[in-house]
Amino acid sequence: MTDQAPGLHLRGDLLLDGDVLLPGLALEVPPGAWGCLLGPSGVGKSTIGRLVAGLPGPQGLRGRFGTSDGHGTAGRVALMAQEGQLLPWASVLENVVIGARLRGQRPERDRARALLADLGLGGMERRRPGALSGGQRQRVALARTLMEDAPIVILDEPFSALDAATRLAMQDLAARALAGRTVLLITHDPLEAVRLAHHCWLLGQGGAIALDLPPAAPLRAHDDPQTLAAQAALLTRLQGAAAA
Ligand SMILES: Nc1ncnc2c1ncn2[C@@H]1O[C@H](COP(=O)(O)OP(=O)(O)OP(=O)(O)O)[C@@H](O)[C@H]1O
Repeated sequence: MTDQAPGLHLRGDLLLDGDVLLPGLALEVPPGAWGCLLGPSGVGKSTIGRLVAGLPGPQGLRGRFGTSDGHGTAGRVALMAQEGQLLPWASVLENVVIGARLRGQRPERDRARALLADLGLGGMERRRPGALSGGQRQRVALARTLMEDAPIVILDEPFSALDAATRLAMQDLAARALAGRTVLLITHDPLEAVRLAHHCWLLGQGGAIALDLPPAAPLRAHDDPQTLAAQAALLTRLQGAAAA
């Protein structure tokens, strides 16, 4: 990483096409921590991700958004979007190094190969995305995001297509690979949130509610009694949010 990871703060009303989508947000992710967003489908999680990533679109903020070092986010964010957005005509390897190619830099293909091997995709470098399973495509998108070596990383449902065991393994790998980065994780999986997050918010019509997490620091063991209790409590909160 070429840059110290700054913290993120976002306060105010999230707008979509000028209308309030989520009022009164108060999100703060300290430097090097993982902040996690949970909430019902369509509530606005990806919209926040796109806002933080600085993408063009209908999203906006009536309030303040910035970094703890005051340098802003431009050029410092890597986003793994929900759809993965792989180039269908490019090989797995070329998809992973596309960021460097687009910037006119020399692609680090050996590093990309090593990353793909770590993600269980060794031997698939020459395949096209269309010849991969959904879970394999998701891991290619994760490899591409990790290749960016950005201080701020947004992961939008990064492991949703994976089987339970692979999901745990990829959470472990992501926690290791992104140590020291400031990460915004969007997920529907309460166990994932409890394992990985330092701070967690439940988004709903009324805004963002901060959720309790076990006192032990992440990465938390999936079978730790405190992890399991927090997962169950979170699930109950999500049930309540869905019924509201
Ligand atoms: N490009 C867009 N133009 C207009 N509205 C949009 C656009 N993208 C998303 N929306 C709307 O914004 C709202 C929030 O969408 P968003 O994708 O942020 O939800 P989400 O919480 O991430 O949902 P999910 O869990 O299903 O991914 C939804 O009502 C959606 O229809």
